[in-house]
Order: sequence, then C-alpha cells, then structure tokens
Amino acid sequence: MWTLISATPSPYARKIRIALIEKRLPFTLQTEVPWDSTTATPQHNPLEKLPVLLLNDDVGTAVYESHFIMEWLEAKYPEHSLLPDDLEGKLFAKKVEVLADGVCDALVLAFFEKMRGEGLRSEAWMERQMRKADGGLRALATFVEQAGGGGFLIGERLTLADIAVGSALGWLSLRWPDHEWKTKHPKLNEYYERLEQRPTFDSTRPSAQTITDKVV
Ligand SMILES: N[C@@H](CCC(=O)N[C@@H](CS(=O)(=O)O)C(=O)NCC(=O)O)C(=O)O
Repeated sequence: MWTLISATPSPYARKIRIALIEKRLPFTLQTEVPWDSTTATPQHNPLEKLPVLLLNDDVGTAVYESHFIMEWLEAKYPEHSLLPDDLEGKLFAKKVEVLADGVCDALVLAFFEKMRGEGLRSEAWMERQMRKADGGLRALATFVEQAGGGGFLIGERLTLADIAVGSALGWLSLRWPDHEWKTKHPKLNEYYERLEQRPTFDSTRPSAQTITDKVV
C-alpha cells in the first residue's frame, strides 16, 4: 500500500490526502516534522520537502511536489477525476492551484521571517510576501464571486481547484488566525466554510506541529 509523508499543518499535503480519499486510493499516513533533523523526508525527496507519495514498489518510487503528485494521480488513476472534463476547465483548475499554492508559499516565507525575531527580520521582505498573499487571495475571491452558487469553483462537482483553495485557507486560518481575509472576502469565507463541511475536508483538518530544531 502507498505511504504519504505528511505534516499536520501542511496545506500541500492536505491537498493530496483529500485527493487520495476522494479518488478511493488507499494509503497510510506517515506524519513528520520536515523541519527537524529526524525527518525521513530527505531520504525520498532531494528537495527535502513533503508531501511525498511513496509507492512502496520494489524500486522505491517516490512522487513529490504536490502539484506534480496531483498531475500524476490524475494521469495514472483518472477514475473519480478531480479535474473538469473540458480542457479550458482543466487549465483553469491548475491556474487556481497555482494561486492557492502561491498564497501558501508566500506566507510560509513570511512565517519563518517572523520567527527571526525583532531586529533580525526584514520588514520589507515580510511586506513583499504579505502583498503576494493578499493579491492571491483577492484573485481567488474574485473567482469565487464569479462561480455559480453551487458551492464549487468550476461546474457542479469538487475539483482540484476547490481542494487547493480549501487547503490553503485552512492553513491560513491555522497559521495566520489574525489575517483579515475572512472579513475582507466574506464570500470566499462562506465558500471555504461550506467546503470544510465535506467529510474529506473535515477528516483532514490541519493542526499545529512542534518544531524542535532551530529553523532560522
Ligand atoms: N511546493 C511544495 C511545497 C512543500 C513544502 O513547502 N512543504 C513544507 C512543509 S509544509 O509547509 O507544507 O508544512 C516542507 O516540507 N518544508 C521543509 C523544507 O522546506 O525544508 C509542494 O507543493 O509540495
């Protein structure tokens, strides 16, 4: 059976957890703290990042980088597809994933910059990352407002776009609880709250992790 190397707060890993469950693909979860020297992540991903999907085959195949894992899953196991049927819809879903992941990328950088403490952190760097995140959230909020009222970003069923946005917003709620996106973008928040009711979202809710090693 496959193993997914994951971390409790990880929005990127949550995308894959939700996708695997939605596609009825069995796996076991290996929860790690990728920032600690004890993590097994570097043994499977030279970039030392999780999620990593281990196929547990005889050659030790490891699939890594969440957007690629998603691509790989849809290519190899198209049943219970998480992509729209039409090409434009497929490309739009991937564009939404780029934005959702990009919001997380910027806020991860800002999170660790914040950890540098007074006098060591670059306020300009923090502002730049927060600006990227706010721009991404604005774009996602616009897409939600333009979508039909069916609760999904594209068409009438759950797609990669919803999984990516829901995972990003769930992490934002955990790691940046004071961020004002919920008041600035009420429709985005309503969409998010509705997604969180879905069993695969409810069962993969993010939680904080304790990082033992000094990261910055
Ligand atoms: N682009 C990557 C980002 C993955 C990523 O940054 N993972 C973090 C963990 S988390 O932020 O998702 O919780 C990690 O492994 N960081 C360890 C490191 O960067 O050395 C993806 O989408 O898979």
